[in-house]
Amino acid sequence: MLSVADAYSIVLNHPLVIPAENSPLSQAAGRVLREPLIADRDLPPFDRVSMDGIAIQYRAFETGQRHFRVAGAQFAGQPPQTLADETACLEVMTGALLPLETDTVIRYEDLELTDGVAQIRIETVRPGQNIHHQATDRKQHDELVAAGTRLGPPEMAVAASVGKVTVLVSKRPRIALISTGDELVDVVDTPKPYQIRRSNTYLLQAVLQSAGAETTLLHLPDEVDTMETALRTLLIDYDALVLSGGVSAGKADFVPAVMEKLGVRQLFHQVAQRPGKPLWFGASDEGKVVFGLPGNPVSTFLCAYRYLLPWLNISLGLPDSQPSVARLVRPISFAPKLTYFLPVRLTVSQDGIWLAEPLPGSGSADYANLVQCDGFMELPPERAEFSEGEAFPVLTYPRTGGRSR
Ligand SMILES: Nc1nc2c(c(=O)[nH]1)N[C@H]1C(S)=C(S)[C@@H](COP(=O)(O)OP(=O)(O)OC[C@H]3O[C@@H](n4cnc5c(N)ncnc54)[C@H](O)[C@@H]3O)O[C@H]1N2
Ligand code: MOO
Ligand SMILES: [Mg+2]
Repeated sequence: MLSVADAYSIVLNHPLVIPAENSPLSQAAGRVLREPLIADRDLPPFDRVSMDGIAIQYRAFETGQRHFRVAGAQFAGQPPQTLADETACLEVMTGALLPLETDTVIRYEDLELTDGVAQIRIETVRPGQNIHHQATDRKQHDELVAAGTRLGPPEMAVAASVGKVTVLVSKRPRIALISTGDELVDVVDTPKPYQIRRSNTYLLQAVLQSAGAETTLLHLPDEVDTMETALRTLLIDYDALVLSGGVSAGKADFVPAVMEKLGVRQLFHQVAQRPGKPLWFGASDEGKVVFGLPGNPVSTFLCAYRYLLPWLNISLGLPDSQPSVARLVRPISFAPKLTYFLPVRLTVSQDGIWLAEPLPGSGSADYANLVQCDGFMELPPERAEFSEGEAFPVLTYPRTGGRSR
């Protein structure tokens, strides 16, 4: 059976080809840049006063002068003033341009200001102090953010500061999230005793939407002709299909057969892993990609995080990311020759080491357990015993609101 690493590399070798589009900056947070952000001016663009106080000529202080007549004030947003009299000073505010003929700023806290005269009350003054000099941070024409970066808070600030009214970003791919199964009813419905409400597509939407996909939630019954007709149209209308359920060995698991009928080439079926062993992956000659995720919710989630999300990120133009590493706080046994993705809760030790507490739950249908966890620890297939203190990769999922203990 295919290893996790081999399945992963097949998935990453079939990215979507996603065009770029211009987005207004105000709507671009979270999108992936397709152009570099270049400094249109030096950063900072002028010698910027960094403390409220007075600006002087250091020479005057050096010769022993401690009393300076206040000749005026330079506020932020004003064009430059000039200190005409070297023995005087100008009051200056944080963010103001440093007045011409001054080179040093003394904070108000280090002064006594009386009757229009500032007396310096400190012994040590460094020439050029409290000034954020032009081009200290970056120079004009420097690349500030590389193409292929997701626009997070710092990148948004950089984009605004260099005057990007619109930014070139990857278009949001259109992905259909399709649950399958006759036992599944809508969230608004009251399930009969032998039915359940469908939850996987909502889980998938939460994974993909924040990553930058445009998602639509759909449902199909376990009926070959209905599935075939609907999926034929969906393959035309969407860039990718993500199905949940119907990929295992049951008499109503029709996804692989229907995909074959529709001409979607199977690239693999089954991976040596738990959960998620029946994972199915395929692509059409037109470049459409299909994920057949196993229906058990923990399997759906694991496969979404381990394969689908990295595939979306690569398609959008992001680099592949590295997993975190944590130490087991308890030994764990797992005998099958499969990569075991163990649900874990993470904490940080006093000396800054990530610690993983195994919370295996009752199996791959126990989605309520995931609420208590922060990620999956990836335990290799060739071993059955894993000791306390051993470190393994952990695939963390974001806990935007935090988790109650
Ligand atoms: N004889 C075998 N049986 C099974 C095998 C196997 O290898 N041989 N694999 C097991 C594994 S592992 C998994 S995982 C499941 C995968 O099953 P399917 O992908 O075929 O999914 P379904 O049969 O449609 O459903 C499985 C399970 O998940 C529930 N489900 C499905 N969709 C949703 C949804 N949208 N929301 C909530 N829950 C959902 C469904 O009700 C079933 O309970 O197969 C094992 N069997
Ligand atoms: O993926 Mo299955 O969930 O291993 O149970
Ligand atoms: Mg099944």
